[in-house]
Amino acid sequence: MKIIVGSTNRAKIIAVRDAFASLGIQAEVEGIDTDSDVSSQPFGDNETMAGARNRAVSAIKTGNHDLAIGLEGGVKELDGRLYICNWGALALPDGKVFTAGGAQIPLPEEVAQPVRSGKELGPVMEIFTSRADIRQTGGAVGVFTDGTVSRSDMFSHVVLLLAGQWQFAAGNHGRQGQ
Ligand SMILES: O=P(O)(O)OP(=O)(O)OP(=O)(O)OC[C@H]1O[C@@H](n2cnc3c(O)ncnc32)[C@H](O)[C@@H]1O
Ligand SMILES: [Mg+2]
Repeated sequence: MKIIVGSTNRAKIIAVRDAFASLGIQAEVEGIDTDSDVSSQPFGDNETMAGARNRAVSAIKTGNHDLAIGLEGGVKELDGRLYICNWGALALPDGKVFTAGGAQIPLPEEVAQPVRSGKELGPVMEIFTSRADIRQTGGAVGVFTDGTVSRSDMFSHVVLLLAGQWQFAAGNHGRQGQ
């Protein structure tokens, strides 16, 4: 099957490839830059989920794919801390959209402060780690879990939650209860 991802970020594309491969689904996965139609640093679950949905809906409109995946990283305030939050959406050519949330972990204050005052997490993480392009590799989640869960591992779990819902809706309940 043909899958389009609403991003050219490597971590997101690898996440989609890994998730479908682990389900035993043969997929040709391609990425395209789409507009998330939300801020480049989404704040809160609502805006982050909207970004994921907009990416998926926009990507499926390019035609010629069986499904589209949108993945979005954001931040949210919770219990006095700034958490990363992550959302995904799977869009079908018939207009159906499935959504799923991903991992959330708190950011250290040193990173949270500049993000609260308007900086994007990606560049702040590059300064914090002195490493370039962290958002395409392990990501903030990789750094603050000591490499235990990378950004693509984390998004891969979101994609499994999406693919599972899509299979359930299609009546393919072979894995139910496992
Ligand atoms: O090309 P796209 O798909 O936009 O990839 P992106 O890395 O910008 O991903 P998002 O737009 O979904 O992420 C929103 C913002 O949060 C940043 N971000 C989110 N999660 C991150 C992570 O784990 N590590 C570093 N930056 C992250 C990212 O750089 C953006 O500024
Ligand atoms: Mg972005």
